[in-house]
Amino acid sequence: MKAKISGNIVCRRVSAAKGQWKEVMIMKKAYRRIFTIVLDSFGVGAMEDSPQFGDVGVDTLGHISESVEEFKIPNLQKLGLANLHPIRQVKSVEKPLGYYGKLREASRGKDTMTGHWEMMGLWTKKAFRTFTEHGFPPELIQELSRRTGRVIIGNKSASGTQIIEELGEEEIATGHLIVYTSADSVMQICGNEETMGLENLYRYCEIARELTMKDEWKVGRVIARPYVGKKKGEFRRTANRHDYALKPFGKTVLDTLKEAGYDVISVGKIYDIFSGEGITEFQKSQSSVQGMDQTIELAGRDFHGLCFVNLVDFDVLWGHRRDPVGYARELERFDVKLGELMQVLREDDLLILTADHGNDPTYSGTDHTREKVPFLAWSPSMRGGEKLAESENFAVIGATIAENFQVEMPEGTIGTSILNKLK
Ligand SMILES: O=P(O)(O)O[C@H]1O[C@H](CO)[C@@H](O)[C@H]1O
Ligand SMILES: [Mn+2]
Ligand SMILES: [Mn+2]
Repeated sequence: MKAKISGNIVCRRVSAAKGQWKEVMIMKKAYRRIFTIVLDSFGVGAMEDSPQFGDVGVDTLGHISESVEEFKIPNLQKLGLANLHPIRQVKSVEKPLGYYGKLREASRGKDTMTGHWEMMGLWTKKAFRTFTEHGFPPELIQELSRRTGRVIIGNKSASGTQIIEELGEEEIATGHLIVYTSADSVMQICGNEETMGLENLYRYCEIARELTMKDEWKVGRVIARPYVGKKKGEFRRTANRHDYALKPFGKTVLDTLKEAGYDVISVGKIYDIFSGEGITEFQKSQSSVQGMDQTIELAGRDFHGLCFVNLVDFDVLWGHRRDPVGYARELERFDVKLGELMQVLREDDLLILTADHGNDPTYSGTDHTREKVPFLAWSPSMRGGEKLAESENFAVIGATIAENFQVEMPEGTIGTSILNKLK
């Protein structure tokens, strides 16, 4: 059966009597609102090329389920998550409510920006530079030190919570500046809120952002990492983290939606990830549960367009910290909120759940893992769903959104819409 869509009319070829085909026109109602929720780092198994990224046999969802006794995610189950990927404690369902499939990442990378940008059509062919092996080059460090007036310490690849344990007391005593990186293209700068002050930390990060705009030093993000506490064992990072990201390297679906007059509402980190480009309104979140509450509240409001949500706790609190039990509990909390959201969504709403990369909490190290991500789509207007073919990129999401709202995919972007598959 073939279908072409133009405007809201679907032209479908159906088989008629005597082996003939006839074309029928069906009115397809466009969704008025699309909620796209990114469960940050919720991978569903290794990509074929994962070993090239140092990731062998990684599987965020699978290994979480193997690490816990109980795992209650009834709403994700109803949407078909256990049909998509076997889960020890959760049975697959005979009639999933929604459509489910896996998305592969076309871009060279496994970081947040690459993943989200690809969802909205951008194919990152050349990976952002990383500084994992030797830290940042001495010339950059000297320049940062000169401009901030502080000695730089750390300058290596590290886990954010471990490095403040290691160097926090030194920073407080001497006023030195802790700089570290990871397998992502990031320069992270720590600052004790009580002794350095947030304003100073943000100022240093702005300087770092300026310096790292240079081609050979270009990092995807500079991140301010404020923390509180006076001594080892007491240090705790605060929610005043701030990301200074590069702007997307091309136009995304968010831009075309905004230009066409639709609402593009960001919840959580989306605004930072796109440097505000293509966003009409934003709300930051203190936690993933709060992010879901904000989304539920937005669902009670009338808007026309996209609500794009990032829930980062899965990644920051559990994935990077290699805590599969914590990750499972976060998924359970999410599932409760998902149930509440599903209750308030309307017939002409579409919900898409996905992820931006993996972060297998049982894998070695503390970095992201190169994985496929889930795609779950549901609307109260659907009468059951089915399995979708694996998609070769995340941009299927942006393309589907663009087609729904009848806006162009910007030039140079990738992605094929599957709107006509969602019935
Ligand atoms: O170990 P922490 O500081 O949480 O850092 C993690 O957070 C960064 C940004 O999400 C990642 O690049 C990873 O390094
Ligand atoms: Mn991420
Ligand atoms: Mn991360």
